Amino acid sequence: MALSAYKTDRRELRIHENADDLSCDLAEYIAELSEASIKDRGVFAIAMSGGSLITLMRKLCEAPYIKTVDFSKWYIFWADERVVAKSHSDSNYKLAKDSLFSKVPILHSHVHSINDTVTAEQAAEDYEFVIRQLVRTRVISVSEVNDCPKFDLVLLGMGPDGHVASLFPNHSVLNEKEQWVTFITDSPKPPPERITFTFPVINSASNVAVVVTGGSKAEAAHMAIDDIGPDSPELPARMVQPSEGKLVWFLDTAAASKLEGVKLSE
Ligand SMILES: O=C(O)[C@H](O)[C@@H](O)[C@H](O)[C@H](O)COP(=O)(O)O
Repeated sequence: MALSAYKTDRRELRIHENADDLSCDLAEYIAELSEASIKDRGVFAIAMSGGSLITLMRKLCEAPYIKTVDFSKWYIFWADERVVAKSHSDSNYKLAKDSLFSKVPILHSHVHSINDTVTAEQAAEDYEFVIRQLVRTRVISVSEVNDCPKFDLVLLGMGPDGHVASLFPNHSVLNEKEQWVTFITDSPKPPPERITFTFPVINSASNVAVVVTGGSKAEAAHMAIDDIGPDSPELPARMVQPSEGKLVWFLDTAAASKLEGVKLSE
């Protein structure tokens, strides 16, 4: 289905000619993981970012997925969220609710949005507390390597500067090892206050997908994916390296245009 697909044991690149093809493949990928996880654990714990990723997930609301996916077993989390009211147009929760959750039979009690009535610091603390409770009850499984939550799937977008979730280049939170969820108040991408999963949590997931479209992200995709040697900068997207799980990059041809060794003309 992908125009080009490159696969190693732990990492896969799926490159598509356009956003529509990418959307179809993304829906198929998520539906397959959902089925496998529900069969294995009875639930599907999925964490997502904001931005264009949410629009690219739109095919999940259509046939066949609207009928074949057991959305009642889904538990939804945010890999990062802007600290604004849930009704605000900047809210990742609002974006996902308006374009996805209001259209599929997800249970309201399974949707874990942040506390939007407190400071960013408190919201991060509260969110980590919620995740700890759900790890205890095994809604989210746990990594045997580091006791971190092991989400069935973490879905990320990437900015032109190579940020993922709300983990921006050169920020001290890139090296956070203890906390599962942290906060920033100086995001270079507005709005400034955000909470975000830390790398130990992202990299403990069973599956991580990074979904990237557009030529403005081609250079960052090259820096994140290609083997650029030991002097490579500490690019957040390059730090997405699941310790045991699988990583899939979904790219359109524009975003993949600077990747080495990728032939896009066939
Ligand atoms: O809330 C956010 O801003 C995000 O979660 C952020 O990490 C986003 O996913 C990327 O900036 C890509 O966004 P676009 O795909 O819209 O460019």
